[in-house]
Amino acid sequence: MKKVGVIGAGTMGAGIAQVLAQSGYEVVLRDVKSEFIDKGLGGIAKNFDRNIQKGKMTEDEKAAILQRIEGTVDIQTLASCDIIIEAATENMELKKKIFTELDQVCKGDAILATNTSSLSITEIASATNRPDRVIGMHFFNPVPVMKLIEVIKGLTTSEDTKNQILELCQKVGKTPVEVEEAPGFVVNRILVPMINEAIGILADGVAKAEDIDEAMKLGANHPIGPLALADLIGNDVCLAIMEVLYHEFSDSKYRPHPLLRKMVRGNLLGRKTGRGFYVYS
Ligand SMILES: CC(=O)CC(=O)SCCNC(=O)CCNC(=O)[C@H](O)C(C)(C)COP(=O)(O)OP(=O)(O)OC[C@H]1O[C@@H](n2cnc3c(N)ncnc32)[C@H](O)[C@@H]1OP(=O)(O)O
Ligand SMILES: NC(=O)C1=CN([C@@H]2O[C@H](COP(=O)(O)OP(=O)(O)OC[C@H]3O[C@@H](n4cnc5c(N)ncnc54)[C@H](O)[C@@H]3O)[C@@H](O)[C@H]2O)C=CC1
Repeated sequence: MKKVGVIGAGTMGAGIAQVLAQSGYEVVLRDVKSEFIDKGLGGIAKNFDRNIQKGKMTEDEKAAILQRIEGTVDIQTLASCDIIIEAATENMELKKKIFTELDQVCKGDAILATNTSSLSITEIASATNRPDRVIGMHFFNPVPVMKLIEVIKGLTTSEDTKNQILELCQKVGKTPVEVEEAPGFVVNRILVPMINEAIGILADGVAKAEDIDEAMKLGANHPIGPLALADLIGNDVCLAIMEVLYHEFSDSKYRPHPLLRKMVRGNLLGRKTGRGFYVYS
């Protein structure tokens, strides 16, 4: 069985590492500080404890799965991996730097996938000497729950790379949808402007946050409202996606709302910082 590396132990990287390990893969989870890895692994253990309480998992199973995840701050540890999934901060310059490093460290035939929410796969691939083996593998939050993976080919991605990633999607129990490269792909081009609009409605004083969310739950059958969803995704991630849509399309309809910008400046990022549109204990 293939060994998979995950870059970034945040909201998404931890979830991706969890589903890979649960599906039997050996996983190397890399972040820049060991405290970030500990936080990611702690979150996974908490998810398993919930499953144990519900009688869906045993302590032995939890221990066996956690043992398959090796946390590290050393990028060289990824040299033994066959596929690497990058889930670091949504920033093109950072991702290019990471992909250049990965290209140098990883096996020649290893696939380098990115979980980017909106950025160009072709541009990320251009930072490597293996643009045919770079691809988008876009998971959804929370990763253990959400079934979809958008599989995004860049201009240079090979069919073989795509087929190997489609196979990995099936092996981790997810449903892939193939998407051509475009800003925000499919889901985020629809979902994140909707969140941005909800923030505008809040800023205009049309309704309270709770009522905006209640309206969309009861009136559009969404599982959670758009402001609660912004807090789940992270307001920094939402802003980064809106910026990509706005700049790539040069269309004012994608203008990030100033309140979203203000929230990010105030570190009101949502669940991950304990406060966003709502407060979390
Ligand atoms: C930004 C991007 O690039 C792309 C994106 O990801 S966009 C965001 C996409 N995600 C969404 O739209 C999520 C919308 N929200 C939902 O679907 C639901 O609110 C939810 C699944 C998150 C929670 O569901 P809920 O019914 O309100 O809560 P709850 O009953 O506690 O949870 C349902 C199940 O999910 C699990 N779950 C909830 N949150 C979880 C988490 N963070 N991690 C792992 N499991 C979780 C629960 O353990 C529970 O599992 P069981 O059914 O096995 O008991
Ligand atoms: N939050 C969400 O709902 C979703 C996010 N995404 C995408 O996933 C990626 C990660 O997002 P989140 O997990 O939300 O972010 P996050 O902020 O929770 O975690 C990012 C992690 O990357 C780490 N990191 C930064 N530079 C690194 C490097 N050089 N090497 C290793 N780790 C590094 C950070 O320390 C942090 O722990 C982004 O590209 C984002 O757009 C995709 C789907 C959903």
